[in-house]
Amino acid sequence: MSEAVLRAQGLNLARRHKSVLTDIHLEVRRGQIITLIGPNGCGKSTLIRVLLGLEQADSGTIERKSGLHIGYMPQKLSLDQRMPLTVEDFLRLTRHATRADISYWLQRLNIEVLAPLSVHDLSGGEWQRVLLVRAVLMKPDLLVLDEPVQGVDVQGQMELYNLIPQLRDELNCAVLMVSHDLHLVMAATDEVICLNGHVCCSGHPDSVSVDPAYLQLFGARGAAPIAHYTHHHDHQHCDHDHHLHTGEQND
Ligand SMILES: Nc1ncnc2c1ncn2[C@@H]1O[C@H](COP(=O)(O)OP(=O)(O)OP(=O)(O)O)[C@@H](O)[C@H]1O
Repeated sequence: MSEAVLRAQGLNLARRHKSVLTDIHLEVRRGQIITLIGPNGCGKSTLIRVLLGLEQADSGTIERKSGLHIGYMPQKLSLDQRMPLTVEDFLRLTRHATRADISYWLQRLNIEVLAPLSVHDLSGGEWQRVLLVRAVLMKPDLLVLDEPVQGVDVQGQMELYNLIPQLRDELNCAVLMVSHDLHLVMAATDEVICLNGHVCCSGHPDSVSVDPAYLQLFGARGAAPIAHYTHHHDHQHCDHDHHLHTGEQND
């Protein structure tokens, strides 16, 4: 079994007399992709911030691998509008990031054209990708992505989720991410933790998607596999991309 990069036990946190996190146990191992899922306000971002040490839990313990490098893509990062800053300059602020690394990752994420643009002129989806580049530039052991696809169009969402297992392999890291939609992330995750202040259920996405606790939380919408598409490749392509066995869309 691969090494644990992060282990949390018995985390509790209350804000203004309201319990936000209750008895959370969680372990993240190198090579694993874990997705936190749950409705608005269920504590996902708070848990992430506690795990990263940005907020303090009231009780419980967190063990991090010694020398752990974390690449964090926050849900929001607003910059002072008055500060002129290109994408490249912004990425240069990442500790230890070389020009070569920046150029490599901009190309790898297909956004090299954004390098000279002002960070203030980017669309929501472009900004998300820049934040992802910033996170991977940390050469992380643990990549933490808080709603990585928000503001990204549907095609871009699938591309980003397809990219995450590739990044995990290339960086040999663990991935902990937050998502609202289990079906979108099903193919890109090994384990799902369904949160509603406490852990309602957890496990392989296939088992969580039929777990009564998950269905109670997400209702009929959660049960419908809206965007989970498994491609059964039952044809071959020839020179002219003509299907020898038809009946499926192009791929
Ligand atoms: N500083 C604070 N003071 C009071 N309440 C807080 C504070 N921080 C968070 N909360 C509350 O804790 C709960 C969890 O918030 P959190 O942002 O972690 O939820 P989330 O699951 O990430 O939500 P979303 O899906 O909408 O991003 C919310 O009800 C929020 O109002």
